[in-house]
Amino acid sequence: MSNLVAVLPGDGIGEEIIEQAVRVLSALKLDLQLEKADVGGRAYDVYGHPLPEHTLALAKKAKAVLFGAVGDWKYDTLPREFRPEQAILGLRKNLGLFANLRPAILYPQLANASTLKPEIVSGLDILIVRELTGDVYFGTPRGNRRVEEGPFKGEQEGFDTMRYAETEVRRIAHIAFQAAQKRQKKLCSVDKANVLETSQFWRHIMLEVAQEYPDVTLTHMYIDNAAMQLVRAPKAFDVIVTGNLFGDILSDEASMLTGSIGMLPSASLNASQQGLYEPSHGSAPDIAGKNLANPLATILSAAMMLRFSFQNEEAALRIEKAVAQVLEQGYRTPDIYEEGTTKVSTSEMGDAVIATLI
Ligand SMILES: NC(=O)c1ccc[n+]([C@@H]2O[C@H](COP(=O)([O-])OP(=O)(O)OC[C@H]3O[C@@H](n4cnc5c(N)ncnc54)[C@H](O)[C@@H]3O)[C@@H](O)[C@H]2O)c1
Ligand SMILES: CC(C)[C@H](C(=O)O)[C@@H](O)C(=O)O
Ligand SMILES: [Mg+2]
Repeated sequence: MSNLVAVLPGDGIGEEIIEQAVRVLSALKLDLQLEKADVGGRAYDVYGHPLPEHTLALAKKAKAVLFGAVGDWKYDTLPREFRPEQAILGLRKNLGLFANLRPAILYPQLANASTLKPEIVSGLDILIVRELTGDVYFGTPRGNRRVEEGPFKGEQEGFDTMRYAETEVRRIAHIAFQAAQKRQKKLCSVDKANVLETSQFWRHIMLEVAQEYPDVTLTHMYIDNAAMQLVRAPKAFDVIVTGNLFGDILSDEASMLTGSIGMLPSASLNASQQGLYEPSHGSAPDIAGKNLANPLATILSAAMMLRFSFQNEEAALRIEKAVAQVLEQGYRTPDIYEEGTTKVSTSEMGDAVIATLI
């Protein structure tokens, strides 16, 4: 259905932050049909599975999915296939959401909220393009087995497989080059080609695709160096393209450049404009249910949804401007609070964004 949005709050702070994003969308009075369903630990409790059939069916028929977060420590001992995190992985895989865009933008008002010196981060605007349906996350074989030879013969071992097929690298490369074309035309591909076969192959394909984008400058960096450069001189980056695992780690690192992980939105797109939109952070069980979480990453994810899945640039910009304005007005959830600003709760931050919108 062309205006259907599947709303999946999930666990922990999921419900609180999604509520604010839904209120913001409602305030815009758009022609959207929002339908809610259970996912994650909460769905496991009720239906015995973190991604029940009806939730997956809803997500598949929707134009977009607005996702909160999944996971809680109480599910840590479940078999892997029943862990709440399998819900988000299952949605990504089933919907073919291979392109994860995680923009890390420092709002000028938050220059002091970052743990880095203001001069290092002020004006920061980078985009991490993370491949989302391949790599060691989904590679097979994986599991547990008896070691057959070598010094650990006879012991049990756990193992995963890191792998990328050509199509997987090629299509994320195109997304990243095209994103760079619309920005500063600088693309840094992050890998571990000094050690890993998978990365050597990744680099080879990146170089091939680069020939189709002569206007974009492609560089390569090893993941360990990239992790260091990202805190040393983050503004040297424009677009970063990387695999699933490295992208997961780098995007959490990048979030701290923006002041808080509560500020980093994300869009996960497939080849047919369908998208899942979620904050880059998790379910934050340590602050769940306390009205403390920063809802801005989720509200900004809703803006990305309007831009990418509904081609409504105007509404997306309205939300983004409202967020900038509430920060200008001095409203801060505890994670970005500093002296001289006004500390607000999750719902009060939602109120402030809505008040600014209308
Ligand atoms: N996409 C997802 O659903 C997703 C993403 C990451 C982690 N997780 C899951 O979430 C659970 C908790 O993981 P974690 O603690 O490693 O990571 P996390 O991102 O949930 O939390 C890390 C830290 O950041 C804080 N934080 C996160 N979001 C915040 C927000 N909006 N406002 C203020 N502070 C915020 C938390 O309080 C915590 O101190 C785990 O079960 C993990 O698997 C889910
Ligand atoms: C919850 C987990 C499976 C997920 C990931 O590793 O991709 C999360 O960390 C993220 O960044 O969205
Ligand atoms: Mg992560």
